[in-house]
Amino acid sequence: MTYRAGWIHFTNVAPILDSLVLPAGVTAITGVPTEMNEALLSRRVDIANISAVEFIRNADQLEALPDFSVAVLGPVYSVNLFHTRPLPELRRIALTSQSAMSVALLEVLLRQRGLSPVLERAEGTAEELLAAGYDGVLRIGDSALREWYGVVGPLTPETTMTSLPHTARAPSGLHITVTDLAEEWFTLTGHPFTFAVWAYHKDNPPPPALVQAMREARREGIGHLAEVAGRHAQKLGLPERVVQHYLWNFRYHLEAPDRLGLTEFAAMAVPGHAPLRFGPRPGAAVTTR
Ligand SMILES: C=C(O[C@@H]1C=C(C(=O)O)C=C[C@H]1O)C(=O)O
Repeated sequence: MTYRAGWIHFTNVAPILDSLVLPAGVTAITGVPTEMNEALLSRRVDIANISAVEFIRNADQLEALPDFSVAVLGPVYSVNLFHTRPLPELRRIALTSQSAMSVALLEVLLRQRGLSPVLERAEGTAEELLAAGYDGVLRIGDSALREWYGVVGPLTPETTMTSLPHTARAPSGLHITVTDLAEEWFTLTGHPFTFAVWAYHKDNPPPPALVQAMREARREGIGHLAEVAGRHAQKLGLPERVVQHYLWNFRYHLEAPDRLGLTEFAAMAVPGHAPLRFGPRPGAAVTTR
């Protein structure tokens, strides 16, 4: 029988997916987070890297691989609230329909500050939506990374990703502030933020050969990060330095601090959720080439 995988194929997963050789009997489709969340929950796929909040909401049915995550400690650069007034004055925020996780994170962060702007789904670039009358726009993934750089870039020999400003005059003439939600989470909690986990239904775990292939692909990707970044910088139309820093910054192993961030977020966003369950840890055996 075929085992079906569903991959969110944003650049941040390239260090795992680019070198992945699917074992015999495994097929894969790709899509944006909300599509993969739905595909897993409706069992159109058997495993997917999904928005961590959907894993939490469906913890009674799902289990996650114990050592795979898309997480960061501090800024992520691609989960951004673009806004034209200070956060406490925001009245209407446009949300992306691609994301479940960033919406849940934004809701937690707004609640912590006692803010309750209107949140509504709307498509378009941040600049288009801000020009159309929204005072905040939430965007994720590759386009959010590009739009962030379009507002606060360019990098010069004297600057680094972390020294770029948060507010700048965009090409449209609007003064835009970019609030990085993972950085806000870090300020609030001091923990990493875990955006995605690799989840499957408890009764249908992945074949060990697939998990082994994923671990090998990740080792290959992280071991050749400059090459991965170089390829994707071209596709994204961004400087290699930007994509290298962006990828190097991710935490892909769901380590103890990433789980702590995940459980802390779960308690805030989905009170009363079922216990989070993870598959067996990889054995001590290390493969060498
Ligand atoms: C950091 C990101 O993580 C992704 C964001 C997700 C979401 O917002 O639902 C889901 C999976 C992650 O891989 C990003 O794509 O910018």
